Amino acid sequence: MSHLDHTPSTPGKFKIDKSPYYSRTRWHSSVAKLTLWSFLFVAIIFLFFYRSPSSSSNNPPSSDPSRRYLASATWGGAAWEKRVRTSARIRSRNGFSVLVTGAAGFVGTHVSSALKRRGDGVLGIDNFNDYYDPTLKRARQALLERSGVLIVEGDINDVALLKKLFDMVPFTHVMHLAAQAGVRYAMQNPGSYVHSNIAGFVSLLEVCKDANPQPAIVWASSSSVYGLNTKVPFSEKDRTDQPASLYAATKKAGEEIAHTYNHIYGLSLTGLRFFTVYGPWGRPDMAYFFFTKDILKGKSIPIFEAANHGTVARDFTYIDDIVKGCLGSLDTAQKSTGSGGKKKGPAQLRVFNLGNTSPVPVTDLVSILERLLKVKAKRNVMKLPRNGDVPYTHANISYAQKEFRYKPTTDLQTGLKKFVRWYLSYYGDKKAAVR
Ligand SMILES: O=C(O)[C@H]1O[C@H](OP(=O)(O)OP(=O)(O)OC[C@H]2O[C@@H](n3ccc(=O)[nH]c3=O)[C@H](O)[C@@H]2O)[C@H](O)[C@@H](O)[C@@H]1O
Repeated sequence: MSHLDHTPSTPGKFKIDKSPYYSRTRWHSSVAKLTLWSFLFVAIIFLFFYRSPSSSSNNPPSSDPSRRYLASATWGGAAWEKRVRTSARIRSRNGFSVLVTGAAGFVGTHVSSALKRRGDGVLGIDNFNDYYDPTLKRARQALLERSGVLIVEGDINDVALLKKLFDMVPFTHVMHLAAQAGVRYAMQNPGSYVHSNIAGFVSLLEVCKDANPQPAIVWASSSSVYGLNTKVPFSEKDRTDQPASLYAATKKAGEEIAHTYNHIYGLSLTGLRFFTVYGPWGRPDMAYFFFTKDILKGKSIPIFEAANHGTVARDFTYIDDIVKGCLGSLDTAQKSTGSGGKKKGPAQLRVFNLGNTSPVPVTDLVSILERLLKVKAKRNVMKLPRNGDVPYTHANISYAQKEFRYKPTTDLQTGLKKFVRWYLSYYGDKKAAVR
């Protein structure tokens, strides 16, 4: 047996003299094994990405640690299509067919349910990420399912899925509420804000502009776009070029992106600047929610104060008032003017403040919770950290008032009472509520 017999065809990469025990048989079997394993590896990767039409893009890019989806969702098939169509079917005269993104979210659930109640067709989409407890999102999903609203599990970055939905249903409107929310979390996980609030919004608009008919779009911006603005109350005409957090910056970017798609493609777009929305089925990352939990637990709560012991206050807005604002916006949204990616004429472009118009100091919010819960809070007053928070918000709502008679009717005391009642019933009892 010559040395050459053991030498592979790419000399220099395999040095036989360093492997004296290497026999021809072992070499051949290793090559065979290597080929087999390589084939299996490629096959597994292939299966992973192409197993279902959605799985390729439902899952986040691995470079984005933010998106912690619990399962790779699947969609498609005759039964699934039937459920989609049934959910989106209009049941009232002149009703809409609305795609609600972020339907398992706080505002998304309430808006979907209100639309369904009045006879509109509603289809939800949500990626059920675990930014906060996904069991709460699943409970909201179950609630909606009981009223006939299906939530498709998927990400708004999944263009193939969105296209499929538009192929099946000629949506008249999109209520776009899917977003990475939260002001302070943006410092921990900036990528998730870019992923959902910018890339996701663009994916959605790309599909909407190609749709025929193009839907009218109403979407959630934020009061945070006013950033360091000091002129109060905040009016839509005030400057919004000084965001104090990346969250605010991505919402502001959304407003500019909306302008572009309106300008180029004739999409009808309405942005809603929500002011600190609260209520039953709310978001556990928000202060009123985790203050309730921590007060019941006997844990101290951090209460921020502005410079020189200044008051930090919010124009807290009750969820039912926000729902009225969302429906008013949908009802007054004009049709998009383009079709199949081509603009045919100028289209509507609006931005509304949806607030309560009566800011309340955070210390008063805590006092109301103490009375409702009948527990004294352990207050830990501290300087407002430099984490994106602004000291004060106050909405001027005259534009929404003029356009669709927007008029909030729930004060903080009344709204928190409803929240606490829900909180205690949802978590069973006080003991379960603090776990
Ligand atoms: O209005 C909005 O657009 C925004 O409202 C809320 O943001 P924020 O007003 O900061 O609501 P919370 O996080 O619930 O904070 C409420 C108040 O409690 C204060 N706070 C918060 C957390 C804390 O530990 N202590 C504390 O005093 C905050 O400074 C703020 O004044 C939402 O979280 C955002 O998603 C939304 O876009």
